[in-house]
Order: sequence, then C-alpha cells, then structure tokens
Amino acid sequence: MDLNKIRTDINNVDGELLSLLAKRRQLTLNVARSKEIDLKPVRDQEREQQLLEKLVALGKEQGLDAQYVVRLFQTIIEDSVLRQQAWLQGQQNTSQDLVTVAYLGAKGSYSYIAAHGYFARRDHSLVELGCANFDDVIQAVERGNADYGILPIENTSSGSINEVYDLLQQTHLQIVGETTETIGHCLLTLPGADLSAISTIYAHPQVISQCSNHLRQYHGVKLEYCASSAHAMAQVKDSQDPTRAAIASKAGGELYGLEPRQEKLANQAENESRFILVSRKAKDVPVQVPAKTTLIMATGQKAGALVDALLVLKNNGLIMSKLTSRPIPGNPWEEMFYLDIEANINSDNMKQALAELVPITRFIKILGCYQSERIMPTELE
Ligand SMILES: C=C(O[C@@H]1C=C(C(=O)O)C=C[C@H]1O)C(=O)O
Repeated sequence: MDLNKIRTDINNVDGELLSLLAKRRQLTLNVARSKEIDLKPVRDQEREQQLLEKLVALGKEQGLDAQYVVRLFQTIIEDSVLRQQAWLQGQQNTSQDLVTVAYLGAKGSYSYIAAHGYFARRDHSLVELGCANFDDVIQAVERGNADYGILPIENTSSGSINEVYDLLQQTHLQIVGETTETIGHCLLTLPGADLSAISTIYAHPQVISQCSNHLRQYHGVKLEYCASSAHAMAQVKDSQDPTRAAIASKAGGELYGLEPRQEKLANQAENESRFILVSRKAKDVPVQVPAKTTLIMATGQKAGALVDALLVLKNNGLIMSKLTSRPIPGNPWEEMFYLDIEANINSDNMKQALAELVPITRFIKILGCYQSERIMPTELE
C-alpha cells in the first residue's frame, strides 16, 4: 500500500466531485432561467423530497448511510436555491460588476467574512472598505463612498445588536439583503504559544458576550475590548507576544498567521449571526423568491395600540418572524417597534396592511424589502 499513491487517487476523486458540483450548479441556473419565464417559485420542496428519497436509496446500494447522503445534499441544495435566488434578483435589478462594501474592522473580521459569503453568490468583484465602527459603515454608504454596508443585526448567543437597531432609526438607507453566517469563535495565538501563559485576551465586546460562559474559566486573565475582531487579531500578531490571544474566526486567524487553539467557544453550540446589507436605493425582490419586509413603527402610548397593529398583520394573513423594540431618542419611555414580516412589499396583502397601519400608528417607516436567505433544509419524511 503506497500512501502517496492512495492520496493522489483521493485528490483525483475530489477533483472530479468538484467538477460535478460545478456542473450541477450550472444546471440549476438553467432551472432559474426557466422559472424566470414562468414565474414559478425557486423553492420546490416536493422535488427536493423526491430527490432525497432517490439519493438515499442509491447511496444505500453503494454503502453510504442515509444521514450522510441527506446532510450532503441539503448543503448542495441550499447553495443551489441561494444561487438561483441571487441570479433572479440580479436579473430584476441593474447590477454592477464592481461593488464597494463597507464593513466593520479589517480583513478577517466577521463582517468581512459575511460580505465575502454574500457576494460570492452574486458574481461581483468586491472593493473592501474597512470601517472603525457601525456608524462609519452607515456613513460610508450614505456619502456614496460605498455601494453597500454590511451590519450584524442579531446573534443566536447574544441576541439583538442594539447599536445597529438604533442606527437604523436614523438612516435613509434601505435594507436590500441579509445573510446568516456560522460564527465559530476560536482562541487564536501565535504559533506554538504556551496556553497556560496567556495573560491577555483581545476580542470585540459582542464576541465577549457570546463567549461569556467559556471566558469565566480564565482567572487572572485580562480581557481587552477591541473595536473589531480584526483589531483583536492584529493586537496579537503585531505584538508578537506569545502571552496574548485573540478570539476570532479560524478563517480570520489564517489571514493573520494565528493558530486556533480552542474552538467553538460560543455559549450556543449553533452560534450564528444574521447580517443585513444596506444601500442607498431599494431593490425589487422577484415574486419567485421568498421576501422579508422590515419596518419600524411607533404606536404612541395608548392601551392596546401594539395589539391593534399586530391584528392588522394577522387579518391580512401576514407572518411576523421577529418583533423587537428599542427606546426612541428624546422620547423617554416610548418604544420604537421593529418588525420582520415574511412578505414582499409589493404583494397585495402587504400593501393592504400598510394602508391600515398608517392611520393607527404615530410613525411608520419601511426599512427595506429583501430576499430572505434563511433556507430551512428539507428533511426526509
Ligand atoms: C433546481 C431546482 O430548484 C431548487 C433546487 C433544487 C436542487 O438543487 O436540486 C431542487 C428543487 C428546488 O427547491 C429545481 O426546481 O429543480
């Protein structure tokens, strides 16, 4: 048995797998073209169900277990659905090849990785504009220095990112997209550093809050808050001090020559962040694509006013996937409500609901309508 020879054979098989995946992706884009013409929804879960059943049976014949086959194809189908949606949206809106994206931090920050994930599905070339804080991200887009800004809005471990919600109250920018990224926090050090000698850990405050359970075990270790995860990694790299560590992603660590020493540090095993994309101009969401509309409203302090507003949604058959509230600057004790509604702003029931909401709210503003990128995998029945 020649190990090198076997590995070469494996490499060849992996190469073939990749070519087949690329070929499959191309075919699914042809499906999107046909859906563009007959206005069929992108997602067809009945077809996915049939596909999975067939593949599980085929896999069984070749000794591949059902769970493995299902997991693999859920990932492949997710990519195919997101690509088709992105393609259709690109068809409906004039899209440029080169886009500038403002994000928090520098190369390797979580926002940087999310921006690359989002635009990888859209065949755009990216010009990156790293910013010092969330406000600068918004301003870069408002002033026209960037086409898009990417901002984290909520996280499965730490909840809503209030600072971003508050900025959305003030800006005229529109939310034009969303993307969810798995946030795998790692403890990163210089290569070979002695873990027991770590005296300072650098991280963004959001990251510290998401890893609070893990961080409790470090007694006598100083926590230094940083403006972004990229700054945290730069602190370790630039100092070349082996007693310093950063919490950031594995992919980010690679860009800074840092080694992951401990992984999965977040409080929730499934640590995910949802990011939104903001732009100066709203974008149309094609009818074939699941859409989300985000709006903010203030109802005034009348008893039952929020209930009345929510009843409007219910009576129009609208599903609300998120409701959150934030104080209104200058209006103590009054709250601004943020609602995510599973509907296209151009749909009849959304238009009707808005018409009914305007007279019963003190203030209402659409923050944006965008394609919903959360793909719930089809399970084998
Ligand atoms: C490719 C299609 O679009 C979607 C993606 C599928 C896939 O990747 O196999 C299957 C069904 C649809 O949810 C299709 O409709 O055939």
